[in-house]
Amino acid sequence: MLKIAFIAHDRKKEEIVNFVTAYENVFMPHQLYSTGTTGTRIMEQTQLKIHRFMSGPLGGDQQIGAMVAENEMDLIIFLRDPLMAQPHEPDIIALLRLCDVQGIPVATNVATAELLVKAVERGDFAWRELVHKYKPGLE
Ligand SMILES: O=C(CO)COP(=O)(O)O
Repeated sequence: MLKIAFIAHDRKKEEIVNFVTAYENVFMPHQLYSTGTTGTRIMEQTQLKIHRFMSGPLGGDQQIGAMVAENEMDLIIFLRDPLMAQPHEPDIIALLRLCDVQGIPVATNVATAELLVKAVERGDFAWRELVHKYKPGLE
């Protein structure tokens, strides 16, 4: 079971809901996380159970970043709005930086997200189960 996070800015919410709905069966067996509003929107439209953190501007990106820092998150789909400034831009940059620190795959547009989902479907990330299993100091 992988730990997967969904995040989308407001003008990308519809896109992420449609995307996750299309691949609902792929995401179903995994442990899912999201920022507040994104998770609510996805759960309204699907049968998926998602652990929702705070809304992005209130710290949700940072909460997901904390999991990344601990190497706890396996994959992130983060549909950013490239055409609108966000009040919590520093948090967004920090999350993406931590993904690079840990080498965590993060898709910032649907084309990349699609490739990552295919990889999940094929079991390409199955080795990540070992990270969770043998992580020192965490259950
Ligand atoms: O702002 C966000 C990510 O930076 C997303 O937050 P919401 O899912 O709460 O809208």
